[in-house]
Amino acid sequence: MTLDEARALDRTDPLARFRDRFALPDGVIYLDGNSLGPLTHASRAAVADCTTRQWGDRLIRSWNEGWIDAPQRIGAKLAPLLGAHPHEVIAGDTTSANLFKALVAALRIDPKRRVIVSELGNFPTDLHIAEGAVACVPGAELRAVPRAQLADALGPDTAVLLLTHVHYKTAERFDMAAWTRAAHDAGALAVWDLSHSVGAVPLDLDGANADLAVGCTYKYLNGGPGAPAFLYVAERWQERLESPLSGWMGHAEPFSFTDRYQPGPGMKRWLVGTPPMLAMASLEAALDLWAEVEMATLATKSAQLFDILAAAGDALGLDCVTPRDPTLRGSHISFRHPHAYALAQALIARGVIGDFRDPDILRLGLTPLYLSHEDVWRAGEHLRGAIEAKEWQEARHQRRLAVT
Ligand SMILES: Cc1ncc(COP(=O)(O)O)c(C=O)c1O
Ligand SMILES: Nc1c(O)cccc1C(=O)C[C@H](N)C(=O)O
Repeated sequence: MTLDEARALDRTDPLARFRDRFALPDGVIYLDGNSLGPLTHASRAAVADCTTRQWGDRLIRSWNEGWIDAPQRIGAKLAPLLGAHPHEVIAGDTTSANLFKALVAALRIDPKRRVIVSELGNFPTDLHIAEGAVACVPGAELRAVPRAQLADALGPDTAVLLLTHVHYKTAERFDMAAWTRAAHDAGALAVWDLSHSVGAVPLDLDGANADLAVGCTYKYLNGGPGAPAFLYVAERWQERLESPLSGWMGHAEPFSFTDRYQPGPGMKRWLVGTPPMLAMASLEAALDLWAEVEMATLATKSAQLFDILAAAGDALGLDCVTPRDPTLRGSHISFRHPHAYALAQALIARGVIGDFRDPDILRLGLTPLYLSHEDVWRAGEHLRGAIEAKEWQEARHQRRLAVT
């Protein structure tokens, strides 16, 4: 693709108008929205309002003026992006904590089923949390296997199939409906981690008949650093499962201050403690923009952006580890390179912010709401420049500690 062709695509881009909603710094091409989404003007204003007016002026009265319902209200705003009903989603805690709740609850359904099946090489927290969950349930175990062995790992002892829908390194995407069916055929529940999927690809949890799901909101949804995560529990499970973290906010009547725990109705029982309102305010404001976004349009542009960088990588002979078929991937592209860390640093020095994932992955996020085709074309040119000049050899780009 030429620069003129990229600019021609930008002239007819139905998503181009969203770029102005973001407070991106000049001189940066941001290809890391799959790790930390950028600040929106709406979030900045919402946090200022939450701080100055709601906290500063209204003080504790704010709990009755919209704060206490924020987890449910934000959950309802997330629901269309997940293909869920508004009452099936709640915002709060972290993805890790929500996953713990989901896994322990699912492990406790049937004492004959005590195994969590998951994928080796899954995002570390998923496996770490699964280890922690099985340690809390007598007789439970984690069976983590390579992707090719997942189907064989399911059996009469399986309580849960835990999968990350879009892989954080390669962007490979599981067929949610097919794998949920495979879990159900084995008599197990399907629990999905949608951290690299929500806001990146169209989702249909209800259509896939999924059981539970969790995910981050600080990536493609731009909720802010450490923004509250979400938890989805299909309606049919809501009254049958119990959260192992029985905190007072999940109580049926938190303000009755009773000694005995009694789980709240529906998604309320999955709450634990006090919602972090500054973070909730940032997330809620960032989500409002999504009501205007057509996911099919987003997917089309994501594929166009992918093709630009894939072509740049092909011309350089790079090893692209992300599937070429758009239905089989999320919205980032990853290249394997022996000097991936230094190459990522060289690109950052050129103003192209992507990231590195151990041991040899250069990962570039493709976020259609604020990246133009020209941005991505220019990123491809920087990639070429950095590789042709062997900038990865420069001492200043060599690996030190504290990598994100
Ligand atoms: C697949 C996946 N799950 C979970 C997380 C993180 O969860 P938490 O918000 O608990 O840090 C990430 C990224 O950090 C992720 O990529
Ligand atoms: N959550 C992160 C953090 O607190 C610091 C640095 C990076 C992250 C990430 O989100 C990493 C991300 N999940 C990944 O896919 O690699």
